[in-house]
Amino acid sequence: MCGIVGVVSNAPVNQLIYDALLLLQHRGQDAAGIVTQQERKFFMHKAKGMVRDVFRTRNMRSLPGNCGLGQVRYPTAGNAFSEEEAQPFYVNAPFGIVLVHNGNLTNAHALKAELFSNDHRHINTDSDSEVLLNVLAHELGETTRGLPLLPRDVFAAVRKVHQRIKGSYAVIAMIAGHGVLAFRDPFGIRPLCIGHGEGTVLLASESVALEGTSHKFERDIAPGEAVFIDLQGKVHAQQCAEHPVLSPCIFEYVYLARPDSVMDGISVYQARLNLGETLAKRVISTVPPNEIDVVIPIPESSRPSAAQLAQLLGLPYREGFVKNRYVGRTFIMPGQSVRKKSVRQKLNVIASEFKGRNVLLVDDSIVRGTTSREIVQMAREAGARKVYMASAAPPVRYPNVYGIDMPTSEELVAHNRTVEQIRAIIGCDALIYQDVDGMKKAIGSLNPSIKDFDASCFDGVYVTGDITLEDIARLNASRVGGEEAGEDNSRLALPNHEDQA
Ligand SMILES: O=P(O)(O)OC[C@H]1O[C@H](OP(=O)(O)OP(=O)(O)O)[C@H](O)[C@@H]1O
Ligand SMILES: NC(=O)CC[C@H](N)C(=O)O
Ligand SMILES: [Mg+2]
Repeated sequence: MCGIVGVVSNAPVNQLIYDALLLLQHRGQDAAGIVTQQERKFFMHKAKGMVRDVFRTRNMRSLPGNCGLGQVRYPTAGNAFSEEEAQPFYVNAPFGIVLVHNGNLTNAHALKAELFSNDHRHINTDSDSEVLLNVLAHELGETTRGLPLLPRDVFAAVRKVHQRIKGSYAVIAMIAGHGVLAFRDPFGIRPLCIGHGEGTVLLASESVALEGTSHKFERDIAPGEAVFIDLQGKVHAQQCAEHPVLSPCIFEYVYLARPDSVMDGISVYQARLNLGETLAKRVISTVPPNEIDVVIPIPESSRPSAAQLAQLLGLPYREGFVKNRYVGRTFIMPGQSVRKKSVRQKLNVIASEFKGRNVLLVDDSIVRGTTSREIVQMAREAGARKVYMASAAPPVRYPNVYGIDMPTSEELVAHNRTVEQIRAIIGCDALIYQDVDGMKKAIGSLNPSIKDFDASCFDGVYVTGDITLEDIARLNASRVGGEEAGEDNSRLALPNHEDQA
């Protein structure tokens, strides 16, 4: 996942984009970038690092103009170490286009070859987002019938783009001298919403970026829909996909998004409370509540679920781990050794909450098991008698190809393992997982118009319907950086529903 922002205003936008990116920082901590436009000229600054470190006052001063884009990156394709792959991306023709992307194209490899041989376009990085920009640029060039560029030409180009690209994409692009274009893939896998402020139209990955900058949330962009905001701030919108079906990524609600965001009509916070409620029922059937002294969340994301679970079981809810707020999110850090080291740097115990007690630790999800393993050990070292562990999400068993950094099955602690085997690895006395149906109902009940979610990392069902073992291997092989890069693709395994414990 990444965080993206786009804005058209009647006043300078550099500070607004910066503020919105800070509010989306939890979606990507690897690189950040802003581009603005003044009199058809683009001004861009992007680099590796967090927003606060990438933009100094001098960089902000050289970002003039009343419209622009921003991105915080969490790499899922290409080179995690490359500054070149920080976004936005730029092409000079037609018109001059810059683009930011959240998601992952599953056919980037084939498109790259096609762009070279058929469209005679050069791609200079390993990023799928650069491929996406060039497909858009090519189709815009083909559909444009003269100047000025009209919204209908832009929408015709997006229709073509939908036909060529596969995977997940929430995109915001700026076309020099014309305006800002946004579109979402036909399944709406990654989020995107629009809102208004005084003289300003703002697009962002999450509603928190609108609210936090004093903008009024208006609506989510529909799956397959494109929105074009001209330089006068007029919004044009059109459905550009043939068969749009909203199937948003369920992991956004479990972990990725901020709890104060509302996405596709579902409050992330309420979703996490509901997950805690259904998890409580599963805990009762495994460990009698009278054998648990206290419920302790693993900060940050698990807090709402843990609090709700404790209340339902009539158990005390206590803080047993203190988070160092200056350490980033460990799951989204590239490279396993960095993640491991970060757990103890990030979380420290309050020993008195553990001494002589049977504790139930609650996390939102267990991915590689790095956090749970360390945490269980820390609880024991602090004197806990029994350490039970509960996860508000089901076992993460399959690679994600839609923009979350879980490229191989092998690195997932739950892949091809029973719950008992996972428990033994984590080292806890009992392990309780949510089940897939329970998770879908807990979240889906908050917006019954959503018929299904992309829950591929839990159930191995890929909503775009076209993912093969070769695709997964190729996506993984195309990644450079982090320790995942050197992994042996032969260890990948296709979804096998029999391995569910
Ligand atoms: O099984 P693992 O591979 O260790 O990953 C799972 C952990 O990573 C995430 O926390 P993170 O530290 O990223 O962010 P948070 O502070 O929002 O919980 C998540 O909330 C789990 O605690
Ligand atoms: N997580 C994302 O959305 C990543 C966007 C894009 N695939 C990149 O790697 O830069
Ligand atoms: Mg966590």
